Amino acid sequence: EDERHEHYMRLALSEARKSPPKPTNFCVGACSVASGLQNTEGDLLATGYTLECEGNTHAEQSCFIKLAALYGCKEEDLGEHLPEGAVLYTTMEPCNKRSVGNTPCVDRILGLRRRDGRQAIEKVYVGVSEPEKFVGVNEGRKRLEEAGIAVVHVPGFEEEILSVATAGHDKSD
Ligand SMILES: Nc1nc(=O)c(N)c(NC[C@H](O)[C@H](O)[C@H](O)COP(=O)(O)O)[nH]1
Ligand SMILES: [Zn+2]
Repeated sequence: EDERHEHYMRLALSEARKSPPKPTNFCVGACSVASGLQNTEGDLLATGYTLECEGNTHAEQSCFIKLAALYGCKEEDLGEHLPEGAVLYTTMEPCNKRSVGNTPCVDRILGLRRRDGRQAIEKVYVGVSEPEKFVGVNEGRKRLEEAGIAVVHVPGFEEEILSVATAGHDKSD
């Protein structure tokens, strides 16, 4: 079980490395996986990294944009198309506050619901909490858990994740 989470967190980290470093955000990687299947690999559905898709996109957001393309639906209807047991791995916990005009990823995740109202993303696996550099304390975890979405920390990658995430920041920051 743990080695599967490590496998996907490592994949998310490899995606984060592709993100162009910037001083105004973090380089993050994410991947969505269908975990309802019995085999150990599960099914990789999509990956994403910060700024991968057009605009000021977050890793999780890029993942959802690519999933919507995969299923030929609008991002807001994605919840009806994701397979049972869909989960999200992200190197940094989903944001709960963004610069003006951008929907936080916690709201994007909460918006993914099945026809019967259940959350389509059942669990979010995170490598690190969000450092308080840009938006102070990230209250997103609580909102996800209140909606019944488990937020699970995958330990062991913190240092690598943070060094990739802050590649665009001045060392003195
Ligand atoms: N989970 C997560 N995935 C990302 O892809 C990403 N870039 C962040 N970063 C969080 C950070 O707080 C915001 O990136 C800055 O606050 C700038 O906010 P904008 O992105 O410009 O809205 N967090
Ligand atoms: Zn975000």
